[in-house]
Amino acid sequence: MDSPFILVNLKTYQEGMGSNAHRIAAAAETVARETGAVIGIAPVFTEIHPMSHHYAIPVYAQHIDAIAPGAHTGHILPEAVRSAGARGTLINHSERRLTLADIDACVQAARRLHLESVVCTNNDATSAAAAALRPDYVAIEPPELIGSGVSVSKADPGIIERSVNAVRAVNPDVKVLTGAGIQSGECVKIAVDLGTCGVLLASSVVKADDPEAVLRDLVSLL
Ligand SMILES: O=C[C@H](O)COP(=O)(O)O
Repeated sequence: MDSPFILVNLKTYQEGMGSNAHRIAAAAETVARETGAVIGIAPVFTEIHPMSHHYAIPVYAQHIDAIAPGAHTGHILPEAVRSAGARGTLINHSERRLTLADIDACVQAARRLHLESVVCTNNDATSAAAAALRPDYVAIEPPELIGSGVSVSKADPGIIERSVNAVRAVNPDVKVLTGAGIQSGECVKIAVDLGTCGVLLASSVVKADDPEAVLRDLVSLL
C-alpha cells in the first residue's frame, strides 16, 4: 500500500494565513521528508502559488468552480489553480457545498487538467454517489464533528467503514479519506485500519502552538 495521505486544510483560519501558513508548510515538508509520509496542504487561493513553489509538498486548492475560461467574475478557474502549481483540489467541502451537477463538472474539469480531485461527502450514501463520478478521492466527513475536537475515528468509526464499503462497491479505484476532529496518530491509525488511505484535517494542526509536533504525532503509528 502507498504511504497514507495526510491532507491539511488551512481553511480561512487566521492561524492558517501569513507567516503561520508558511510555518505549517515548512513543518509538513520536514515531517514528510523525515518519515516518508505524504503530507499535503490546502491553503487559501493566494497562497497556492508561493507554497507550491517554495515547498516540496503537494498543494491543493480548497475549491474550484465548474467554469471554462471566459466571462466569469469572482470565480475560481480550474486552469488558474493548475497554473498556480496545485496538485489537486477539494470539491464540495462541507463549508463549500455544490450541486451534484457542479460536483460532476468539477471532477471532469480536474481530470481534464490533471488535477487530483478530492470530493468531500457527509455520509455513506453521498460517498457512493460521489464515487460514481470517478474522482481520485472521496473524503467522508460528518459535518457535526468538523472542528469539534471530537474525532470521527473514535466517535463514529461506523460511518468510515460504511463509506469505504459503499465507495468500493461503486468504484474500487476511488480512494477514501476521512476527516473531522482528527488530532492524533491513533485517530489516523483507526482510519487507515478501517480501509481509508488517509485523513483530511484542519484545526488540530492549524490552531496548534507547535504544528510540527502534531504532524509528527499524526504519522507516528503508520
Ligand atoms: O477539511 C477539513 C475538515 O473539515 C476537518 O476539519 P477539522 O480537522 O478542524 O475537524
